[in-house]
Amino acid sequence: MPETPTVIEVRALHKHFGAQAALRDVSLTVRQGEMVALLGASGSGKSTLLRHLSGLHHADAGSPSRVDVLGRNVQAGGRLSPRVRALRAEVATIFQQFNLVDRLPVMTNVLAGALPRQPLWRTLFKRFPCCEVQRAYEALSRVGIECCAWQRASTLSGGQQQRAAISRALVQGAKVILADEPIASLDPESSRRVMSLLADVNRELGVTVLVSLHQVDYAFAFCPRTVALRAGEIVYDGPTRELDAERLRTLYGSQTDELFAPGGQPADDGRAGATLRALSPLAVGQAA
Ligand SMILES: Nc1ncnc2c1ncn2[C@@H]1O[C@H](COP(=O)(O)OP(=O)(O)OP(=O)(O)O)[C@@H](O)[C@H]1O
Repeated sequence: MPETPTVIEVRALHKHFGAQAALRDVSLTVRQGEMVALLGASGSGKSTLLRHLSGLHHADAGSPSRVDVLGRNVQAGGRLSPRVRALRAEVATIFQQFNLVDRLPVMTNVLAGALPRQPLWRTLFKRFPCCEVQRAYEALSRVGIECCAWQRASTLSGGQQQRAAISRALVQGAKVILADEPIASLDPESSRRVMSLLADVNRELGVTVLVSLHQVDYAFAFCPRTVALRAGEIVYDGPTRELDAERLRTLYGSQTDELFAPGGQPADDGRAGATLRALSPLAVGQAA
């Protein structure tokens, strides 16, 4: 049987900010259709890694670093590929905040996902064909906020803004979603909803999702695989279900508490994320 294609390939990624090493020799392979959590305490390098994947950062000049996404080179040896803009049309990035242009309607923000497919005059005048508007409505319905389509983006709650960002990724037709702490500023219910939507998009549409998270509870509930970073190094890459509390303590020491949602301490069986696990689409598999 043929192997599932590789979607993200990172080799020997090194990044310094001044004297400080933010990523040290990071190598990672993500295959099509995976939903992977990038876990780590604050400052461990999650955002920096994601930004290298979309070409928003380049690695240390002269390093052996190489990043390929969807079979195309993003950067090598600290130099960005000239074709990185074209690649971004197929890769959606969802940030913790500032995903939307506040003063524009939600619909316009979501239609921004269709911009790469439009001729220049349409992008200048923000005139989109009916089929794109229809597509945007469907995407907004999928995430349950079609009623907000014509509101200004600034009037949405944090959770609704993240759902609009997911809609934009759907309109974009992204094959990969890179979500950088998409739930960091949300309440638990909104967090669960946003993670569920990402999981649905992954499962039903086959979109590969790499999502950075502070909290292992959500990784446990929604991501079969976790890549854990500490001080710029990958310290774990494997099934999330094998990340029990003891292992996390060994990996993170005094930073471990940061990795649990408030009140979300390890279960009696030592595994993390007890509360969310009960709500999780992965719960059945993990209980086995
Ligand atoms: N633009 C920058 N200039 C200087 N240092 C930076 C820059 N971006 C990141 N760093 C440093 O690189 C390290 C990794 O930061 P990064 O933001 O990737 O971590 P993180 O795991 O995403 O943290 P958080 O969860 O707090 O967002 C940190 O020590 C940070 O201070």
